[in-house]
Amino acid sequence: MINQLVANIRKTKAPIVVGLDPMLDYVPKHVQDKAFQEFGETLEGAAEAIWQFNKAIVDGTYDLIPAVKPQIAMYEQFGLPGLGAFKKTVDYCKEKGLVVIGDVKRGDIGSTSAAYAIAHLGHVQVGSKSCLPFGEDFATVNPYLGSDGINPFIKVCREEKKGIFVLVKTSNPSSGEIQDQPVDGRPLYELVGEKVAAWGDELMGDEYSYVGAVVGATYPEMGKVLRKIMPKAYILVPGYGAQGGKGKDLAHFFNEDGLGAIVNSSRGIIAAYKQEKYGKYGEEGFAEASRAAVEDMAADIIEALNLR
Ligand SMILES: O=c1ccn([C@@H]2O[C@H](COP(=O)(O)O)[C@@H](O)[C@H]2O)c(=O)[nH]1
Repeated sequence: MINQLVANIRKTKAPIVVGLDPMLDYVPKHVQDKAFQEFGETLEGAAEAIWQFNKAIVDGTYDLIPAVKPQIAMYEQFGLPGLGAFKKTVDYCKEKGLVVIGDVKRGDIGSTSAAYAIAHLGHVQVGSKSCLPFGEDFATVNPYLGSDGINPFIKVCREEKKGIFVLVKTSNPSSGEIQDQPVDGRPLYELVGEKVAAWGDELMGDEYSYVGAVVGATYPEMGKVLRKIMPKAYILVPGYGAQGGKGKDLAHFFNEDGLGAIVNSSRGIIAAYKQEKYGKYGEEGFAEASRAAVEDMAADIIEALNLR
């Protein structure tokens, strides 16, 4: 899948990920009304609304982008129907040729991590049948439990040719409370970056490793250091747009080959129609507004790469 991700990025010339984080508040009223007429103001109604919203955004953007990143929390809040919408979204995006990064942030003791890895990247054996649970291409993984939590994911990645993005330096304001703490005189995120590089050496694709890293756009200097520590790791970069990250901050997350990083924006794309800049599209044109926001984001990042 890392090879597919690189191929999709080369084809679209857009190292970006659309984050499918559908809060009900972002779903235009006409989409909500239709879903509620059919299913009532229920979890099923909410799940239908977010699925229809996602489908329209994917239809409006899939030819411009290499990948999507559905954030599972946004679906889990609607219980089992919400998880159904997550699965429908994953399947639909894959039908459209997109690489799907499940932002699930899993990781536990070994036996439990093994089940998480199967749930999101693998197949589960049911009697004589091998069944596909959620079927994403990549999953985000929390490294706090160390190799016990990561190795089961690496095993499934090897079997299924899937990948992971390990949280190294997250984009949120308080990430430094733990991730920046010095260990032997160096910040913890650097040590985690070294672990990612070592885990990744065991599982290489053609150019990049199946083991990538999450590093926030909001910490560009740290991104520069981490790029050097993990030269073969793809970096998934959240924090662009709504959290303040800009294209000009991101050039050092990329390698000299123009590859090596993929930048996520969720609210900035899926709720673009609410921004003044894209106001002309109105609620009815929400998917066109998302398309315009994708085009602007891709241009912003390509410009930053060309300027360095
Ligand atoms: O360090 C991290 C890791 C993950 N995220 C996730 O990315 C998106 C960001 O959404 P925006 O609307 O573009 O801010 C969201 O799903 C987060 O859970 C992150 O922001 N930072």
